Amino acid sequence: MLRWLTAGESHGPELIAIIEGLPSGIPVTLHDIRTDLARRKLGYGRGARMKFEEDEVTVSGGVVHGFTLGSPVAIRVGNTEWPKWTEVMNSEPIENYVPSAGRGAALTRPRPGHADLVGMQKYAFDEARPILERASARETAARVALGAVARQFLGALDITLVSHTLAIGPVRVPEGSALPTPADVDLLDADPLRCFDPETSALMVAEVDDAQKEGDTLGGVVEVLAYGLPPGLGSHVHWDRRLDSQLAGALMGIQAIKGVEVGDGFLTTTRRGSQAHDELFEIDGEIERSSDKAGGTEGGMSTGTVLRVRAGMKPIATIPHALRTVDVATGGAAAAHHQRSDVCAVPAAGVVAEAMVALVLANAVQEKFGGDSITETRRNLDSYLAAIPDALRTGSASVGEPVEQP
Ligand SMILES: Cc1cc2nc3c(=O)[nH]c(=O)nc-3n(C[C@H](O)[C@H](O)[C@H](O)COP(=O)(O)O)c2cc1C
Ligand SMILES: C=C(O[C@@H]1CC(C(=O)O)=C[C@@H](OP(=O)(O)O)[C@H]1O)C(=O)O
Repeated sequence: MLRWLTAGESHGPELIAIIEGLPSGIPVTLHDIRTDLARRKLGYGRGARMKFEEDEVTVSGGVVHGFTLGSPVAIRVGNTEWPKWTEVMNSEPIENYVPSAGRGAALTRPRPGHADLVGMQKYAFDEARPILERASARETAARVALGAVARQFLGALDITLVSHTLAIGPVRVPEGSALPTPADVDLLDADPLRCFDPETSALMVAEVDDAQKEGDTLGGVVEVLAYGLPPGLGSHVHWDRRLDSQLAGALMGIQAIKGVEVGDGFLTTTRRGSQAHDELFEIDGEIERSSDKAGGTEGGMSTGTVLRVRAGMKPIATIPHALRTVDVATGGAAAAHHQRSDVCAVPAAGVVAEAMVALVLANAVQEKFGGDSITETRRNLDSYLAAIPDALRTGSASVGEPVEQP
């Protein structure tokens, strides 16, 4: 089993991430981690902070000369904003500390849609700073760093991932459009919204511009695809062992994600049974599926076709055209606090979703195949695949490229 944790506040000195349970021999370099962190900062509509804050990455344990040791991998992501926050966010008591009017000012006008109010109630604070610091999606940098390591593990087993943006607000890629493969990552990262359909991307840019002009914000939908999975990750035998339940939990665990779909998801509910499922047929001695409406899982297990999961992000809650709230210092009506924020962070959420899917899949792989070295994991995977009887062997039909049916 993999275990992983993150720590650190948005304006603290650094984020810390640790993952335990990976085998030795996985190739991991700072470059791999930095590449994914840089991808997380992409996207049209992100706020000013993305432009000036750098992710300062160091690996503090678990990797030597570019390969994992099998010990916990520890990663530090420094916040370069820290020098401005040393007083407000210092871990040590400061004698006669009086919060300054600027950064230290009490945030008593909680933002509807953010963690401010309920966090203050639950953790007994009279202002929102101690809550928003950890609720902030700055923390997703730590997850993406761990996801980069998980991705290297999966890559060593020929399992690869890609994500793309399906919708920004009401602007959506037409149903049935071509799906990207991992070979398209550079193309996607070069697109302002990480959208695979150039025409829709242009409409999305216009939508972001319009929202920004109106002092408003946007949400959207991202999709993660994983190629090269073996059949049988996860299990039907217990709810918490289902791969789809683990994926849904992981994706819902990303800030602002309010809905998850596996495969065609809610669209499937509108179809009759005869149209809703992926039929099986035999070709050249292997079983193939006629389509991939299910998105690569059946009975909570990977089917061996391409995994396809979607996450829906609500619009950013910190809105220039500030929402109505109550000033908890006075009890009076007020406008929610707003200094700066993203207009739209959907492309970044796609990269975070990739990381979460990579972590879930890495755990499922390690649970099924084990291994203390990557060679042992690979051997276990290969012998499992080789032992599947001929009569049960499935082919490699992939999303978007259904095998020609006889
Ligand atoms: C990549 C990313 C960037 C985000 N940027 C902002 C932001 O700039 N301002 C904001 O209010 N919320 C932002 N959010 C969303 C908040 O973190 C989130 O709404 C908040 O923590 C409350 O959690 P909930 O929406 O799940 O209830 C972002 C989320 C993600 C995934
Ligand atoms: C810092 C990041 O995202 C932040 C997530 C976030 C929020 O409320 O979630 C609010 C913003 O921070 P601030 O209020 O300081 O401008 C974003 O910039 C990041 O993704 O690295």
